Amino acid sequence: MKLKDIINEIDVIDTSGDLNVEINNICYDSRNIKEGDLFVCVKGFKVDGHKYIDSVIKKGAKALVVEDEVNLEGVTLVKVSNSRKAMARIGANFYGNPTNQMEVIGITGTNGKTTITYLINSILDNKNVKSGIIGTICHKILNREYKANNTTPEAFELQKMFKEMKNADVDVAIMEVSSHSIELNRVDSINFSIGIFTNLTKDHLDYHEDMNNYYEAKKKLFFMTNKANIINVDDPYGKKLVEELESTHIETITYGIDNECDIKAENMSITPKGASFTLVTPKFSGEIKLNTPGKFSIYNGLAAASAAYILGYSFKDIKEGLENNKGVSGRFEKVENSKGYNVIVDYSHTPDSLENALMTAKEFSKGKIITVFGCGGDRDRTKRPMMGNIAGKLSDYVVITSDNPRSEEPNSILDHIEKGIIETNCEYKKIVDRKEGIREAIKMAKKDDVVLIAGKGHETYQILGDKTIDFDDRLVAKAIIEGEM
Ligand SMILES: CC(=O)N[C@H]1[C@@H](OP(=O)(O)OP(=O)(O)OC[C@H]2O[C@@H](n3ccc(=O)[nH]c3=O)[C@H](O)[C@@H]2O)O[C@H](CO)[C@@H](O)[C@@H]1O[C@H](C)C(=O)N[C@@H](C)C(=O)N[C@H](CCC(=O)O)C(=O)O
Ligand SMILES: Nc1ncnc2c1ncn2[C@@H]1O[C@H](COP(=O)(O)OP(=O)(O)OP(=O)(O)O)[C@@H](O)[C@H]1O
Ligand SMILES: N[C@H](CCC[C@H](N)C(=O)O)C(=O)O
Ligand SMILES: [Mg+2]
Repeated sequence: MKLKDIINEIDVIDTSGDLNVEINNICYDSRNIKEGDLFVCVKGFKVDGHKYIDSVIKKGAKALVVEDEVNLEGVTLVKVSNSRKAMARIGANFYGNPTNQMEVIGITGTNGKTTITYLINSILDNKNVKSGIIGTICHKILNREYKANNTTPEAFELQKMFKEMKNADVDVAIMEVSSHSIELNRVDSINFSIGIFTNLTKDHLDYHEDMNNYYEAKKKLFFMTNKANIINVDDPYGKKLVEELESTHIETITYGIDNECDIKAENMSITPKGASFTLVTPKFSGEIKLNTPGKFSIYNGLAAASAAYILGYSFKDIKEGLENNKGVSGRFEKVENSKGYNVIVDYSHTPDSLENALMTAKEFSKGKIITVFGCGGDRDRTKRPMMGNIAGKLSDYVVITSDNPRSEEPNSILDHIEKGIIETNCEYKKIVDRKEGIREAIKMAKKDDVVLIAGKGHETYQILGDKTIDFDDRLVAKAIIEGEM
């Protein structure tokens, strides 16, 4: 493709060299550059991509997108004010604007995004509608799975994936839209049909600094949609969002349980096995039985049902689709075992989700609640004592352990969490090795107790410094219970 077509509609400050040059591929990482590529220099949080100019030219880059003043012969230069913003348009141009040819549902909010993508996917599968998923667990096109390094990848990866979806005749792409991806322009050139807002609670304040910035980031998605916005009005930020969207011409569909809304749940009943409710919409209503417990599961069911409602599906389609879903990997997932313990692995890694998971466990536990959890390194530190406090208040015993310490000293993360638990009367232990932490919890468990292993859910690794080791809470717990570890 010619460079001039690739850079069509990006904000160009200046160019030099031949814009008719043929470009083989687009790339933003010098480690992946090949002969004939366009290289975009991104000023990152750790390094400045301009640093790699010499190296990419040696490897045969034909053109560069730069923010800095660069004087070079023999390559074409395109100067822009914001490389990340340019990348979004370049990606869409290079891959032929694939999102113009499918419905894209974007889901944002602190908790529930992954779960909702899979619930919508179940509804679509049930109707034999071809769909793709982009999100935390993996990226998926029909039945092909791709490793997810980020929940919402960079624009080039996103657009490439949409192109593959288009080639596979996918009709609906369902994607998690992280606040980082919005702020870092990864999703700028996606043609979203529907936006879903789940909730906004404390997380990622290392990046956004305060809740208002975090909200403002998420809000942008709802000004990028062309069909409808679906919003949880039981969440205070959701309510605020609905007010702010009043001036737009896009349809707003509200959902909830406690407040007046378009799509709601009534007659809720929650058991250890699941949650049932009456789905009430302006067009139809009826009973739905979800296979995961907790009030939060009903919110996720409502969000998915609202998306299907907008897409024109019937009550039967929605009911069958939601009821076919047997749960999402690492989300309140029971570790089946021969000893009869209730061991649950859950991806709660924020104060709100940990509280929800523990409240749900308490609803059906006939015994004690034993919680094992930690907090990620190089992530929001303010949530650590809050999570310690919540775990202490809602558990009978807590093991504070490691959850991807990354570059931080693991013991100091445990100390941060401890600050919040000390204020409660809960008995606890700090065990830095997660496997030993899980062993301690299981050793304490008696019949009818619930052991909640929180924070890592589907993850199959533990990040320690710059090393990543295999670690799957479900396999570790099972092996310990069965005496194999
Ligand atoms: C804060 C953040 O989002 N950082 C992302 C950002 O990294 P960065 O700015 O530090 O990049 P950098 O290392 O400074 O490099 C700058 C540029 O130089 C290039 N480079 C770098 C080294 C080299 O040898 N050659 C080279 O060309 C890089 O490719 C990049 O273009 O750009 C990188 C390249 O795309 C991303 O991988 C990286 O995500 C990191 C891994 C990350 O952890 N992000 C998290 C916080 C994130 O995005 N999370 C959200 C939400 C998660 C959730 O709660 O669900 C997500 O969507 O995943
Ligand atoms: N609607 C909800 N409200 C509050 N908590 C929820 C909700 N749905 C799920 N949770 C809790 O949050 C955890 C994470 O759920 P899920 O993975 O669906 O969220 P997510 O928004 O995709 O998270 P991430 O930002 O890490 O991608 C679950 O394991 C559960 O404990
Ligand atoms: N994808 C999110 C959640 C990670 C969950 C937890 N296991 C951690 O590593 O902090 C993040 O990168 O912030
Ligand atoms: Mg997710």
